Amino acid sequence: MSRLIQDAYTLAKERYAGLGVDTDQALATLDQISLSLHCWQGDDVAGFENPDAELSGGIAATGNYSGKARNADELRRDLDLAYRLIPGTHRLNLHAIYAETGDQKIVRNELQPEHFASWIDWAKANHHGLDFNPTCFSHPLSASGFTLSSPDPAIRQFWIDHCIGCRQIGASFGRALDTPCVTNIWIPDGFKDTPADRAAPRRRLKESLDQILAVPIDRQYNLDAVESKLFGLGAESYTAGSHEFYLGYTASRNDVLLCLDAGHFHPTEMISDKISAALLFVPAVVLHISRPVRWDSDHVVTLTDEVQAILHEIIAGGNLDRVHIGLDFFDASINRIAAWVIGARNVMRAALLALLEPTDRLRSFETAGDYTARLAFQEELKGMPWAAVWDQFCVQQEVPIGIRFLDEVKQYETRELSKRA
Ligand SMILES: C[C@H](O)[C@H](O)[C@@H](O)C(=O)CO
Ligand SMILES: [Mn+2]
Repeated sequence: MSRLIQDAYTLAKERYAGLGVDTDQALATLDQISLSLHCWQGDDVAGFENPDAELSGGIAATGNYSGKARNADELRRDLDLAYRLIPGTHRLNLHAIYAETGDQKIVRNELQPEHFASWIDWAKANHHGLDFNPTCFSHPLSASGFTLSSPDPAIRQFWIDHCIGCRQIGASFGRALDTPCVTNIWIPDGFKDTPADRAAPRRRLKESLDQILAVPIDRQYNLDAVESKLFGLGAESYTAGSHEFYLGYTASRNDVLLCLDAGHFHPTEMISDKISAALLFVPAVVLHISRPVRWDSDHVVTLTDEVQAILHEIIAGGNLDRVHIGLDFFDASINRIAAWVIGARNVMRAALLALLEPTDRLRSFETAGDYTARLAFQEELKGMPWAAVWDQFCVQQEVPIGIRFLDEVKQYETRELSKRA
């Protein structure tokens, strides 16, 4: 088999060389790309604070596939397998509800770095950077539907303190792992029906963010990000943290990253077209790559035109150092480890497709006004033997080639997941 892979790669390399593309260089660059895998795919966004509590905040994980992680050790074991099946070295994106507090109940605004000590040890041992998120949902103080934009000052203060604490926890990750942690704030705040006052919650949200970010934290260790959303379940008519709100907020400050979630816009509105615009005005962009399907923003990532376009914007645009690529989906109807692996491998495959593009050539057609040649080449590229280059990457990275990753997932399911109640 490896002989066949090698032969196919040699032929592919020759074909791409004919277009002026160096496949070895493409693979070397692909090796440098690190995705931030979201921990919450592993347990349907339950966390360990109160795993039986209902998921709130206008998000939902549907399905009841067996074997979800019930504690941090199981989640880490599941992640270990996922990382072994995804080529490259990748990060983990944690949420505050994944703190390990033993028998103690720690309220969210009192969480400390020590409650994530095992995550840090594990990340260090396995060369994963860590990213982080305050959890502003699934909590009695978010039950009104409002957190940082709440009209109740006590509720607002609770979430402000939680977000400040999370930034400090993020900085502790960055210090321990020698790679800055992106701490991303997403809040569910919104109205089911038409608001009488659209401005007041946004004014309060701005004030809350200003207070959260007024606490100085070294950007060498922690980078702040904010994530918009068009609507959520039960917040269909209005969200305080809309795209325009956060685009304006991040552009006006220049020290906060803009998080674009592919599932948080109108169904035909694509984030791929927002990256080049946003990067002219904000220091960096964080992506939550997801797949929206009708009302749901969080299906497993497939190799869609949009995912290819997103990676194209990052790579052909020369923006790899200013875009933090994260994943965000939660599917409880299929094997959760396979969900991670399928989604992450697809993002890496889209990255490879972008790396195998003769960008300079396409741009010179465009500059010359030769849109015919541009289109002809773009379409021709779709039939190039990129899958042979991908297989070679998997060989180099010592991960299963093709569908073989599924055998390992199935074996693990029999050995481990099937024993979970
Ligand atoms: C669980 C996450 O905070 C969540 O997915 C957020 O990033 C989001 O996208 C909410 O719709
Ligand atoms: Mn998201």
